[in-house]
Parts: sequence; structure tokens; C-alpha cells
Amino acid sequence: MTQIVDVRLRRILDSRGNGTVEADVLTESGGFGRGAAPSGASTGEHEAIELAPEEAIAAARERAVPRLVDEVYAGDQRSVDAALHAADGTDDFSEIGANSAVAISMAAAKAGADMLGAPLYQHLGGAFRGENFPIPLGNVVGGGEHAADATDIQEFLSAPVGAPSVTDAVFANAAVHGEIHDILAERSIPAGKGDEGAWAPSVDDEEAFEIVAEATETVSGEVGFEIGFGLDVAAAEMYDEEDEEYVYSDRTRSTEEQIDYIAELVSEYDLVYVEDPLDENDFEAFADLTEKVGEQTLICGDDLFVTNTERLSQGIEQGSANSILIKPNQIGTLTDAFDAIELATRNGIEPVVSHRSGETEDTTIAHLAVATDAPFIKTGAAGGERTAKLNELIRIAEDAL
Ligand SMILES: O=C(O)[C@@H](CO)OP(=O)(O)O
Ligand SMILES: [Mg+2]
Repeated sequence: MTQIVDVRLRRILDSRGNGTVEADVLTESGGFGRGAAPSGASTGEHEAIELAPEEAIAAARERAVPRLVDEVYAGDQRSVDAALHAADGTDDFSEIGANSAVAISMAAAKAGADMLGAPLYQHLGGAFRGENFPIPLGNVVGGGEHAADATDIQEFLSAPVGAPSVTDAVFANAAVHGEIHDILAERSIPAGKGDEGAWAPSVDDEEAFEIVAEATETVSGEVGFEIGFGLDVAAAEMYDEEDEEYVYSDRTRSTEEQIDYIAELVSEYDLVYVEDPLDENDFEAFADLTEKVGEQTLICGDDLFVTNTERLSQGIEQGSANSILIKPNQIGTLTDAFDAIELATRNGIEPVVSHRSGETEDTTIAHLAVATDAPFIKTGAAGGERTAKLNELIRIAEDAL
């Protein structure tokens, strides 16, 4: 039986050295699952609420655990997540914290899979999943909120769209990351790394484009398949609401100018993916850009949609994007993340399952991407908390879990 008999919560470290919530779920006949909440730095205004880990743990122990233990089956994910919503009682998890909620939700899913003796992606997605794999988007150069004194654009993402297998794709992104290191060394540009393991050189965006274009081209030539690249502009972080303009290090851009600028970048660099090119509340400007370049590239809403079906519905109505980022902790449960993916897929919106800048060794998102047949996963290129997910994808592909 998969009835939950214990839920344990603790504070553990994340990749930034901050505390985060880890949950263990145990079932009646010995099933065990463990999940840990990630954490964002460039968080969307409309995300579910992350509480201080101690606070989230205390609130979840008081309110959520009694609704789960001896009450709910770990294998019944919708009931687990409904119990979390009922325990919280708000629409943004501000009582028990989205960090407690998502850790418990993921731990319960893993306990359910453990009981079935099935890999998590099969428990979540069914017996016929595991044939298709997401293309990993690998953050290779970045700045914004993830690194000081680096690029304005938050992420430059290697996109090995022609890779014959997920393993080839993962290694291609690592090779691009390595190639960029060499180019930076040739140019005598010192570079530390940002929060996600991407290089964080003190260069302007123009030079970063040049470097990433060169690196992807070189590696593509070496491996013999197409490697493009994309961006997470994280434009909400640069938008000045009062002056209604986007503030870059060397200039500002009006909304119109920002749309034109992004459209030019898409053509010039053949970008395959552009996330959050505009402010998180500007569905209309998103729609104007999607109208312009939506045939050529993916315009993805992260802070715009925050994995929320209501916001996604508005985006579908207005034609704001043709892609959505999926972050379970933005919305608080796997059920909510699943529903967002389903709504997206039904409407021709491509889901991109994503990590956060603050991560742990948790590999749930790799399974979620395979379970939902997501075409892309964004989970970095280097660093242990990133490679945990990438290596799990390699294992899933090899059926070696
Ligand atoms: O903006 C993003 O897409 C993410 C992950 O790359 O960053 P953060 O977790 O800081 O929101
Ligand atoms: Mg983003």
C-alpha cells in the first residue's frame, strides 16, 4: 500500500549555500521518496511564495503533515497535492511556503514510484514514456541577477537542436561551455562563474553574442550536428516601471525598441529560443514580438506565466508566446506543473522544464520532462547540482536507473 505514514522535513543546503527545504515521505509498506526545493534569484512577481526554510518547515509540520499522514496515498499525486492546497488555504502557498509544498509533492511522487518499483518518469507519465527526450538548453554565459559585473542578459543558452541523442546533447553543451573558457582565455578575459555554473565574464552583451556564436559554431563543426543558441533575457529585472523602459548598462530601450532589438537578435544570430524578452506583466508586447518572430523562434514566458494555468490561459488568448517555462516551485506542486504542461501542449505551446538558479541534487525535473514528453529542459551545463539532472537524463535514456 502506498498510504503515507510519515513525512519528515529538514533544512538542507542549496547550491548558493542557502538553506532550503528537504522532505522525506514514507509509505505503509516501506516506500520512500525524498525531494528538495530549489530557489530562484530572478523570481517572477506572480510566483508562489517561498518562506524562510525554518518557517516553511514549521508551518508544514503543523498544517500539512496531519492532512497527509494516514490520510493520503503517495501514489495518488492529485490527492497529495490537493491536501497540500487544503492545508495551505491560500492561492499562493503563502501559509506553508511553496518550498515546503514542492518538496513534499516531489517526495510523495518518488515514494509512489518506489512502491511501484517504477522509475519516477514512468509513475508520472505512464508505461509508454521514455522514448523521447528533451533537448537540454545549457547556460554557458550569464549575468543579470545571477552574477555581478557581467552581461545584462541573464543567460546565453547552448541549444544542441541537431543532437542524435540526449547524451550527445548533454556533452555538446559541456563542450560549448569548455570552448567558451578557451575563447575567454585567448582574449585574456578573466571569468568566474555565476550561480548556475555559466561563465560570468565582465563583457558587454555584444561581445558575449560573438563569443557564444563562435563557440557553438566550433563545437557544432566538431560533433557534426547543429548547435544553436538562445537567451533568457529576464527582462523583468531590467524593466523600470515608472519610466516604462528597459535599462541596460550602456543605454535604455522603450518597449518598442526592446521588441525591435530582440527581433534583430533573432535574425542576426538565428536564435532558437528567447525567454522573457519583455516585462512580466506585458502580455501585449510579448504578443507583438511573437507575431513578429514566432515562426522563427520560441518566445518563452517564464516570469510572464510562472507555471500558472490562469496566466497561461491569458497568454494563449492574447497570443503572447509559443513556449512556457515550467518550474514546479513557481506554482508549488507537481499536479499544478503537470496541468500547466497539459494546457500548453493542447494549445501548441512548447513546454520547457526548468531548474532554478539555486538548486540541490534533486533530479525530479529530469523525470518530469521525460514523463510529459517536453521538447526542452533547461538545467545548466556544468556544476554538480546541474549535472545531477543531466546525468539522470543519460541514465533514463539508457534505462539504467
Ligand atoms: O530565470 C530563470 O529562468 C531561472 C533559471 O535559470 O533563474 P531563477 O531561478 O533565478 O529565477
Ligand atoms: Mg527565466
